[in-house]
Amino acid sequence: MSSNETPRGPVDSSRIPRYAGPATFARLPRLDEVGTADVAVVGVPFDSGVSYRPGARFGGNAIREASRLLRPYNPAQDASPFALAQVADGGDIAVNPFNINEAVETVEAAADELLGTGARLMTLGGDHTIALPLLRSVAKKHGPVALLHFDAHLDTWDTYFGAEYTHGTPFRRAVEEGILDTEALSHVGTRGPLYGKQDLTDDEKMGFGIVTSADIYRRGADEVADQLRQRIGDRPLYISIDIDCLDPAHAPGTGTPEAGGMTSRELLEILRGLAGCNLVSADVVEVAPAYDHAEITSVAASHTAYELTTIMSRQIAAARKDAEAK
Ligand SMILES: N=C(N)NCCCC(=O)O
Ligand SMILES: [Zn+2]
Ligand SMILES: [Zn+2]
Repeated sequence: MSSNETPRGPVDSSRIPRYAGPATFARLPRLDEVGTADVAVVGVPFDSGVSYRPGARFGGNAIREASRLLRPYNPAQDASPFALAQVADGGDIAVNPFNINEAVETVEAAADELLGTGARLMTLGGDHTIALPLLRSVAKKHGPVALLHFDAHLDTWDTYFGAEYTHGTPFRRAVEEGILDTEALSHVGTRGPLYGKQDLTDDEKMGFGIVTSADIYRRGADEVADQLRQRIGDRPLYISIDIDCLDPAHAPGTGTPEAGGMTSRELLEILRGLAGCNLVSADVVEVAPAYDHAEITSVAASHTAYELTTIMSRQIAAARKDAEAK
């Protein structure tokens, strides 16, 4: 059962300074303070799957710290996400940093448990490896899901050094496992050098469409969002956001930066244009704070998670209203 309690919402920043106390996402209550939530925000401190700079294990907490400045009303979506639904911070999923297979299993089991309570998941931090167990868990509940994958990279490569579970391979594994709805898969923000042209051929065979970073620049966020929304329809949707979808100027704190990316404004606008989609869970990954400056990356990531949470809360509230009317 998801939460029927009145949403608790964030700590009042006019009474308790927003920089005081331990950080939860957006200063929301902890999950153990409210029992159950409609949206559970969880961190995954894991970066053993990276191919270049490490550090995304610290991403979740950096995003929480940067999220202290978020405010309760989201004018861009005309909604107060934390009043429409119970959103709470479920803390971190503690995973084994020395055994990737075990870490993947732990994330899946923890996600099963949270989704089993009726919550949707807003996952923060970690490297992109964790999208695979999160998608497995979501697909157990909803069947194969539509996927919007915001990233500079395809992440549909096969193996690295023989390893199947890495941050460059989660979506190939997910396609192989049949947990994605291959009618509605898109990469958004793709750019940068590849290993060969075959990378694109393989990716297309798996069913992915690509909206490159240059497409977004040329066509604009609204048109791109419209196109994506049409492709998704009312399918259950998972959004996975690798913060390196942003240009390094907008997100320097990440492990595999690529020049020529979208701005944080473009990303936020595309997400706002996806309001109304049946967003069942989402992640924001690859925030590596050691390479960040002045919290540029974690601020962008916190606003990204805020827009995603707003989409979920609005939908939860609308579904509740529909159910009451019946
Ligand atoms: N940042 C993510 N998720 N993947 C990048 C993999 C790029 C590479 O090692 O070639
Ligand atoms: Zn990436
Ligand atoms: Zn990625």
